[in-house]
Amino acid sequence: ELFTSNAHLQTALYAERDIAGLLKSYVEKEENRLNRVRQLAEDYERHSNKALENIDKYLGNPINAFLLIKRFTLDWDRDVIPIISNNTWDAMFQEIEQVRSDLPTHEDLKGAASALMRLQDTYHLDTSTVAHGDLGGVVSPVLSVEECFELGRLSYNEGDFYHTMLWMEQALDEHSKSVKNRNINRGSERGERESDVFADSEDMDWTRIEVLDYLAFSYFKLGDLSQALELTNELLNIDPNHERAVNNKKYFEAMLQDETRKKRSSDENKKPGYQQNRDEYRNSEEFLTYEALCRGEDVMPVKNAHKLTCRYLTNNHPLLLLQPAKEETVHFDPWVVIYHDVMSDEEIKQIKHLATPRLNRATVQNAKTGALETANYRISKSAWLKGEEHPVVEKLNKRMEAITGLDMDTAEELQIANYGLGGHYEPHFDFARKEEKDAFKSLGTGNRIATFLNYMSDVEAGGATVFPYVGLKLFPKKGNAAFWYNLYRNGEGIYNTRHAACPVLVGTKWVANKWIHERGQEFRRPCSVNPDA
Ligand SMILES: O=C(O)CCC(=O)C(=O)O
Ligand SMILES: [Fe+2]
Repeated sequence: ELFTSNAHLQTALYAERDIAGLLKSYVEKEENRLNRVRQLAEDYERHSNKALENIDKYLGNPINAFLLIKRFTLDWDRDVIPIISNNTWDAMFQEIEQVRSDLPTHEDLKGAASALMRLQDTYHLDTSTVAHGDLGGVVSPVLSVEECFELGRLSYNEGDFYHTMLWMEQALDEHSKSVKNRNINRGSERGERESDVFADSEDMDWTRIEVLDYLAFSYFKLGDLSQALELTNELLNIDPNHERAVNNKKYFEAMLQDETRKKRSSDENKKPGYQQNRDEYRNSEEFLTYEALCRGEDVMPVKNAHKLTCRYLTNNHPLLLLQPAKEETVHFDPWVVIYHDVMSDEEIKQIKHLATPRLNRATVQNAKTGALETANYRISKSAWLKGEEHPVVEKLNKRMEAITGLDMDTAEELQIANYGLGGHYEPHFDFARKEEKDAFKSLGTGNRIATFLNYMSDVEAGGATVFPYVGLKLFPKKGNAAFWYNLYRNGEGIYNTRHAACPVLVGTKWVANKWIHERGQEFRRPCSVNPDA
């Protein structure tokens, strides 16, 4: 089971606490046992010392002889074996194994590393800045040489040589610095700890060799042969007999001399079809705009920005007369509004709990992975009574109905998403295109006419909702909601509503999404042949 969200990763924290408890009680049991083993040893020692003082006299007494024999038969089996045979470890190991399913796996590690790489790309994060504990201005742990190396190696295993290069360079830099520091310190320690220092520096050479090996190869893969050769030479300076490096050196030198072969090899290095399409999309204008918006850049002027307004909205609805909705228009075409303070903290707490009923332990039921690194939950009507909404959901439905004037009975069930590490949702339409005729057929309620997106958390950094075609960006604020129509009155899709959820850089993002459908809106939002009406 993969750890797809921060809410889910929480179980790993509980598991870690359990393991700490297990290990401590293990140590306590072992300490008791070892004390008894020590006592036993002392007992034997005392006894034998005494007996050995005068062996003949001791063994000459038949009672002594009898007791000696008893000691190593009856007493041994009954008292000694249980103490010296150690099954405490096995018992503890079994208990730890039971916690295993609550712990992340190597699959998760791969996912976490590639999420970090995505964040680095989207938010233009400098490798050394991240490694030194600055995540876009937010303080994070400093990464050691070994940790940078592992990030490089995980990228390497994914065939991502660009990020391999970045993180191995970082590992190499930090390694050089620590060698320098060590040499300075060594000057003052010379003499006393010579052998220690020697062992350590061998260790350090070994690290450097490994880093150089990966780094040279990723430069080669990236097409920078001279850099690959230079690093290989550096490696050979440390270890002239490194077999792969010796061979690579010959190979790189020959390639550098032969331009035609160099060309051919870059063809050989062509990525498989999927990876290439993926790379092409990541370089597309849409994707680059999406990423720029995520970083908070203004990619194009917002049309009629000076006319954007706020207003209190009652719709003459009893629910809103006492507490009007606070509507802020943030875009005209397409029309996008923010409603302020739609959900209270208490309601948010309850909805999160409904979505993730057994989050605190083991399996999260009905959690399925939708977009990457995101756990999606649907609050089904039977979450409460069969066929009925939970009161807190019902209340929210009524409020959304009062605000939008749209019928919520034909809407989809409330969809909750918890975005975790790098969790995001790439540009998409919420409505079904003409060519996707059957998309919502089974629902029998027509296309998704509108989206009501409730933000259930603040996000420390990242996690905006952005509209790349019109340059609009919305930053989540707990309790606020975004609302827009996906369809014109004539049922045609509004293509400029294409939008995306930016990767979460720091924090956790929770949203509750309500997709409202066409059916039921005939009198609430009458159709028109004029699409602009
Ligand atoms: O989470 C967001 O900001 C947008 C989510 C979204 O677009 C969707 O779930 O369809
Ligand atoms: Fe969406």
